[in-house]
Amino acid sequence: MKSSNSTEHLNNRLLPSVKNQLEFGSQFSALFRKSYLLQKRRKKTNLCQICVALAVVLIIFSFQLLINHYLNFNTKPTTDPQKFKYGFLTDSEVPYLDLSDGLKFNKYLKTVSEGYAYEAGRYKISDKVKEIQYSAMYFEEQKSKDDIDDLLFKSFTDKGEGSELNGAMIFKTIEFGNSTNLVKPNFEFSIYYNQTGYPYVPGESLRTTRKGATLFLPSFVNAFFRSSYTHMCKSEKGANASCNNMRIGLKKFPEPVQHFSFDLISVAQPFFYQFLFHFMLPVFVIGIIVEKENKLIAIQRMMGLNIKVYWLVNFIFCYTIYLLMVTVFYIIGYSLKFDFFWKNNFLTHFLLFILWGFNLVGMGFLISTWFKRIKTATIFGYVIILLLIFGSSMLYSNIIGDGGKDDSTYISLQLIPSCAFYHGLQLLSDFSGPSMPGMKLSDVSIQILSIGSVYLTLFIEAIVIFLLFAYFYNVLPNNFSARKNPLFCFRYSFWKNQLKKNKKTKFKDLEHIDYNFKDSLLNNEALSQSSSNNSQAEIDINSAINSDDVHNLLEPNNDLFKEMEVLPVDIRKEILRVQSKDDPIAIKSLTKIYQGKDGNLNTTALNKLWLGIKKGECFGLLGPNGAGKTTLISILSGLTESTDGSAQICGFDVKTELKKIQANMGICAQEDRLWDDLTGKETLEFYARMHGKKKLNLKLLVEKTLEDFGLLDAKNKKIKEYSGGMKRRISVACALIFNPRIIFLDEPTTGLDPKSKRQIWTIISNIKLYGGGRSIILTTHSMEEAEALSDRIGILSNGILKTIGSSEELKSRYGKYFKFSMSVKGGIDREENAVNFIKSSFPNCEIINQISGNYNFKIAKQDVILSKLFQEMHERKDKFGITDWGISQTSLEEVFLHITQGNQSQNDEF
Ligand SMILES: Nc1ncnc2c1ncn2[C@@H]1O[C@H](COP(=O)(O)OP(=O)(O)OP(=O)(O)O)[C@@H](O)[C@H]1O
Repeated sequence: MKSSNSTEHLNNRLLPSVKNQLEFGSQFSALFRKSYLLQKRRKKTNLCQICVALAVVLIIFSFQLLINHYLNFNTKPTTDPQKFKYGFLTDSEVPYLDLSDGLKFNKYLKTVSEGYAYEAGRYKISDKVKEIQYSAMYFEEQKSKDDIDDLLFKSFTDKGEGSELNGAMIFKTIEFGNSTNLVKPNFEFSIYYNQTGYPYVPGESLRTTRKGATLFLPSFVNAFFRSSYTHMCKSEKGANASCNNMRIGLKKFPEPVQHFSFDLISVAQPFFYQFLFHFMLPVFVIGIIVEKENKLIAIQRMMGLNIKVYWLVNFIFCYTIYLLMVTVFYIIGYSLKFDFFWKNNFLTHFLLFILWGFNLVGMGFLISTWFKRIKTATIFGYVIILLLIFGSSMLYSNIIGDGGKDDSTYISLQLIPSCAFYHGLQLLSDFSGPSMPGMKLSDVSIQILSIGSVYLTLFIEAIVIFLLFAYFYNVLPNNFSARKNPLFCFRYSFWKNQLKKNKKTKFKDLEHIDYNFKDSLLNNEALSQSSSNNSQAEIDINSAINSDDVHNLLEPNNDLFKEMEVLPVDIRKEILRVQSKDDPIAIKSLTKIYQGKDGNLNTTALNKLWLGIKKGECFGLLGPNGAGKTTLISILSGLTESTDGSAQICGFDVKTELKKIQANMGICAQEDRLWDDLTGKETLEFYARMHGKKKLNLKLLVEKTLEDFGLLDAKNKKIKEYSGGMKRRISVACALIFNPRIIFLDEPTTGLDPKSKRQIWTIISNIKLYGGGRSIILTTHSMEEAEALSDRIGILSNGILKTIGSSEELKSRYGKYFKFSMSVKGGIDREENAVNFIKSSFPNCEIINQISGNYNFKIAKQDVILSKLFQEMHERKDKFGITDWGISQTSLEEVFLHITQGNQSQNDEF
C-alpha cells in the first residue's frame, strides 16, 4: 500500500483539472517524437538502408574499374610505344591488292640513299575505306624517331580524346644501291596505327565511330603492307630487287591516357539506380505492419489517435529516410564524378527522385493495407520489388528502348510507376553519356517520351497511389478500425458527411463538443448537481422497477416486452434502467457475431446485451474465457463493429460518433501493446503529450505516474527490458495518465505479484473516490479483485448477461445457504456421530462433500441461529471429536461457478 503522502499526490493528479485536448498539434508532436525516438533506436537498420545507396554506387564503380583492368587499358600515357610485331614477310604472306591508283612513293625515292625517309601519304586505298583520306599523315622532312613519336602524341587533342590520324608509316631503306650497281634492297616499314579508336569522322555519332574504328584498323594496316610491298617490288629502281628483305613492323601510336572505352556506368546505371530506389519499399511496408500486427495502431486509435495524423507522421518519416538515402547517393555520385550528376542539370534528376519518393512511400502505404502479418508482408514486399525492378527494365528495353512503338503502347507502359521512373533514369543517362552535353533545363518538355512527361506521369501516379491507399485502408479488414462498404466512396451520403466534417470537425471543436454533453457528464462543476438529479431519478426508477410487475414499464406489444419475459428479474430491471436513464455508457441490445472461417461456425460473442455503466461507477465484468468481455470493450472503443444493437458513450454512438469522445477514453487492453524500444517514461510521455499535456505539467505528471505505479526506478529502461508485471503496470498507467473520463481495464492485474496488484487496486479505488465521476469497466478473472473494486458486477457467459448487482446482492441472491465445515478425528464411528449431530441440529442440511474426516455442509440460512450454533459447538464439539469447525457465507466465486455452469435460473439458488 502507498504512503498517505503519495496517495495525496495521486489524488491531486486524478482530479480533472486539465481538459483533455486532442488537437492536431498535440497529436502530431507526440507521434513525431515517438517516431523520432524509435528511428533513433533503430540505428543499425537505418544505417543499413542508407548504406545500400553507398554500396550500389560503389558496386558499379568497382565493376567499371574491373572492366578497365581486364581490358588492359592504359592508365599512363604511352609516349614511346614498343613494336609488338616485327619480322620479314614472304610473298605469300602479303595479300593481293589491286592498286589501280598506284602509290606515289617518289618522294621517299629521292632520299632513300640518305638513310631514313618517312612517308604517310594521302592514299586512296579503296572506296570502302575512305577514312584514310582524312587520316593518314605525311612527313615531309627527315625526323628522328623521337620527333615522330612526339608529333604523333601531340596529334591527340588536349583532352586526350583521340587523334584525327588513323595511321602513319615510317619507311626506312636499310641498304640501297645505285643505278649501275644494283644491290639487293632491304626495306623496313614501321607502321603506326591508332588504336584509341577516336578518329574524327564528321557527321557520325560517337558509337558508330567507335565501332568503325575497330573495323577500320586491320584494313588500314593491311593497306599499308600491301601498298609498300607492291611499290618496292615493282618500282623502277627496285625492279630486280628481291622483296624477301623487306621488313615490316607494327607499332601503336604514342598516346595519352586511355579513357574508358566500355562505359559500364552509363550503360548500367539506370538498372542499378532502379534497384536502389526500389529497395526501401519493403522497409516501409514492414515498418507499418509491425505496428499493425502488434496492435499498436489499434491501441493508439482507441485512445483517440487521429489516424490522419498517424499517416502524416509516418509519411514524413518514410520520406525523410528516403531523402537521407538520396543525399548519400548524391554525395557518392558527385565524388566519384559520375557524368549522370555532373553533366545533367541538378534539377532534372533531383525532381525525378523527389517525385519517385512520393510514389515509393505511397506504394509502401498501399501494400501495407493488404497484409496483417509481418512474414507475408516481407515475402511479398521483396517479390514485388524484384518484379518491379526487372519487369520495368525489361519492358523498357523491349518496348520503349526499341522505339517505333505507338503512343498508346508507351502510355500504357507508363501506368506502372516503375517503368516511368526507369524511363526517366534512362533519358538522363543517355543525355550524360560520352560526348553528350548532359540535360539542360531547356531540354525539359512535356512531349511524349520526354523527361517532362515522366515528371507529369510520376506526379499523377503518386496522387492515384495515395487515393488507392485511402480506398483500401477503408474497405479492407484491419485490426484497428471498422471497414467500410467497397462502394462507400460512390455514395452521396459519404461525400455529404465529408463536407460536413471539413466544415465542423476542426480539432479545436472537439473540446467544445466534449464539454457540452447531454447532461454535462464530463463537466465537473455540473457534476454534483447532475448527480443529485440522477439520485432522484434513480429512486423513481428503482421504485418502479421494484414494483411487482416490471413489465408495467413497457408496452405489452413491444418486442422487448416479449423478449424480457424469459429473462431473470435483475436483467429485466437493468434493461429498464438503461432505457430510462442516460448512463455515461449505455449498451442496448448489443450483438456481435463473428463470421466463421474455413468451415467453422459463426460465433455469437455478444447476444442482445443490455447494460448501463453509471457515472462514477466501477463495473466489474466477470465471465469465463470466451464469454465476450474483450469483444464488448473492443466494440465500445471502436475497434470492432457490432452486428446489431447500439452503444452510446456520453450520448455519442460508438459506431458513428466515437471520435468525439476518444480524447476522454483510457484503455488498458488485455495484451500489453507497447513499443519495445521506448522507455517506460517515453511511453507515458507519448500518451500524455497526445492528450495535450505539455512541458512542466507533462514532466511532473509522468514522474508522478511512474511513482504511483512503482516504476520510477525503471523509468529509463526500455520496455523490452521490463518484466511481464512491469509491462502490465505501464499499460495500466498509459490508460490513466491523461485522466480519461471513461476507462476500460481488460484484466489489468493479470500476471502481477500481490504487491503490484494492491498498488493498482489503490489507484483504481482513488479514481473512484476522487476521480470526479469517472466510469470504469473492469474485466477480471479475480473474484477478489471484482469484490474489492466493483460497485456492481455483471456475469457474462456465452455473450449473455446472466446476472447483475453488487457483490453483496449477488451473494445474498444466489447464496441462501451457509457453508458449514468441520474436521473430525477418531475413526468412522466418531465421524458418523458427528454427522448425525449436525443433521439432528439442522434437519434440512446437505453434505456438499467429504474427504478423510473433513465435511462441508449446505445449511439454509433461515435454519441457522448463529449464537445458538456457536454455543452448541463450543459445548459439544469435543464429545464428537470435532477438532475444527467454521461457518461462512457463499463466496462470489461460488456464485460465479454456479452461474457460469449453466444451471442458473431465477429460482435456482444455493
Ligand atoms: N476476431 C475474432 N474472430 C472470431 N471469433 C472471435 C474473434 N474474437 C473473439 N472471438 C470469439 O468470440 C468469443 C468471445 O471472445 P472474447 O475474446 O470476447 O472473450 P473474453 O471473455 O474476453 O475471453 P477471455 O477471458 O479469455 O479473454 C470467443 O468465442 C472467441 O472465440
